[in-house]
Amino acid sequence: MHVEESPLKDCFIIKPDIFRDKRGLFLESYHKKKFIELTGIEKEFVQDNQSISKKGVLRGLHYQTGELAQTKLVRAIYGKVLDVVVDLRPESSTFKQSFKIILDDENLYQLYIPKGFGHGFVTLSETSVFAYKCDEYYYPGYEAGIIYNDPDLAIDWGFPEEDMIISDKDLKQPRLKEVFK
Ligand SMILES: Cc1cn([C@H]2C[C@H](O)[C@@H](COP(=O)(O)OP(=O)(O)O[C@H]3O[C@@H](C)C(=O)[C@@H](O)[C@H]3O)O2)c(=O)[nH]c1=O
Repeated sequence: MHVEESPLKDCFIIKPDIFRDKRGLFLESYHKKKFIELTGIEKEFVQDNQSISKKGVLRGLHYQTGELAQTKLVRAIYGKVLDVVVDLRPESSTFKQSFKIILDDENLYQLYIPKGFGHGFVTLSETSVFAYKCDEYYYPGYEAGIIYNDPDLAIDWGFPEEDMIISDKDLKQPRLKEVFK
């Protein structure tokens, strides 16, 4: 397993050691001690989530506000997604910048997303199974989001917009400039 920096401050990619043989493959998806050694970050992850999405499903861009902000360690365990993060920390040198990466069941990369980032992904394969660890519980009253197609972010989701499947909640998310005035 090794760690690669992303262009966004405090956000990094974890590339696991994958042991392939005639049966399939094996990897350690989380190893607390190695994670701390490699990153210097000691986290207690308290909630594991899993979602299954059809092709074209876009979830995001989401975050939890204030003291209930979540650090996330995300991966696609089946299928392929384009994962997108946006630094929403006004004090950060990469504030308002976005980063995107393919996460799939071939590379099996994980993305470490610090607190204060918006996060979303679109499923590029027929189906995806997406799994992630969070260091804070889900609090519905503290959910927040930014609209996925905000012109100020101009994210190329790599998928035709007319074929996207998006929740009513996510279609009504505000623009970045409405949230950070
Ligand atoms: C996120 C979440 C949702 N739910 C419920 C609320 C709702 O009824 C149902 C679906 O919720 P959502 O539509 O918000 O699910 P989804 O759009 O998949 O939300 C997720 O999107 C990705 C991009 C993230 O980064 C996550 O943190 C999370 O916000 O599941 C929980 O019970 N616990 C949770 O932790």
